Amino acid sequence: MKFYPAQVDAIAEALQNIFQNGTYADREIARILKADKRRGSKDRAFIAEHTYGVVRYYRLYAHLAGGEPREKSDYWRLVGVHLLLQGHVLPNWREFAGLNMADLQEDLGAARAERVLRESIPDWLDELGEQQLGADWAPTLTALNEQAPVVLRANRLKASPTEVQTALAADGIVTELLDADALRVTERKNLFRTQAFRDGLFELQDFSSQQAAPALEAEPGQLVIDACAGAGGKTLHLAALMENKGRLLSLDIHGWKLDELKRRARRAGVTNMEPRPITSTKITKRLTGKADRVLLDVPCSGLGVLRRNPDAKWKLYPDVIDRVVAEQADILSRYSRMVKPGGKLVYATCSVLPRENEQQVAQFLASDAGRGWTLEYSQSYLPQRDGYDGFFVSRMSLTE
Ligand SMILES: C[S@@+](CC[C@H](N)C(=O)[O-])C[C@H]1O[C@@H](n2cnc3c(N)ncnc32)[C@H](O)[C@@H]1O
Repeated sequence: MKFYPAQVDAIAEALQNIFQNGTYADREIARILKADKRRGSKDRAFIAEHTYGVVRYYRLYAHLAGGEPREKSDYWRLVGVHLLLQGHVLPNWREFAGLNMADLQEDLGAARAERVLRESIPDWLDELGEQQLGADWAPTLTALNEQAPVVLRANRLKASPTEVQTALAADGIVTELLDADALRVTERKNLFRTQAFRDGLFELQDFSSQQAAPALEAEPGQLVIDACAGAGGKTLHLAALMENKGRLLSLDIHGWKLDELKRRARRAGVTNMEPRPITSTKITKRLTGKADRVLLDVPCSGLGVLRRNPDAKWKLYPDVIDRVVAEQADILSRYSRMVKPGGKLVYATCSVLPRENEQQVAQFLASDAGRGWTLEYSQSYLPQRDGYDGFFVSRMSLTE
């Protein structure tokens, strides 16, 4: 394979910004790609793939390259290590001087014997994972370093899964039907450029994440609240399950996320959704005892979706997890009050930590706020066992 200095330089620049300026990998890659519009699709894919590749194994590569990178030239060397370990032959460039597979092999065996290096994870996070998940942690960690499958959700407001399959086949995109409305794409292609996407026939949504909205058992005609709606992945699914009938209130503390949701809802043909930014506690207090169903897709550590956002492991700290756990408990206790007697609540996260999942729900049920609530269903998803993102869904009902 032929490499170009401009490609490696773009990756090194992205990495330096991610690791030294704290930018998010997805935004940084988008910025770099936007900065030079002359790049072709192969070039763009190369930059994105290999930036993520280095982010995923940053600790291992920094160890093999001889230490934490500081200058842009050090990030070039991380890219060099990555390309060598991917089986490529490095071009004879000054920036890669001294990097060769024979030398890497010498250190690789010892490095791979240590899980924190092999899987590239901060020590504290490895300890926390082990303490929380026991024997499940090691295979979870390995699976979280693999490339995520691409899964779609057919938008039933516009098309059945087989109709989506046919529409995508016309664009040369092959899919296989999974369960319910889910389809898996068998070969990576740019789905956003397809007519089927522009027409709102499907959304990109991981299979695990597709379990949250159906778990709520929302029915057409009900008042349903998606209280942490964000850009609306679950709202769009709920609207489809409600067949656009009834009221669907989508709340979030960040109004700009709801703006994105409005755009997506228009494309998806959703007509029963009302976005409502949470500008004060009055917004949720006014809804006390009103909703048939409430979905709490709460903010979380994101440890279940490291395959998609590998930089999260470098941006998390113990106090960030403590803060997020406290926020989840607060959201559960306050927002559960919006459910009316006889109604239901789903609590979901994209984390694999019991602290954010089962333990959080158990604490809620044992608290004053949890009086009258019964746990109906609880399921955690692990990537190595279930094949998709790490995720957690639980449903509770309130007595009449
Ligand atoms: C996991 S994300 C939601 C993803 C979204 N449900 C989806 O499917 O695309 C959690 C969301 O909770 C929002 N959030 C954080 N604190 C909140 C709070 N106190 N009340 C409501 N939303 C909150 C965040 O802005 C974020 O959009």
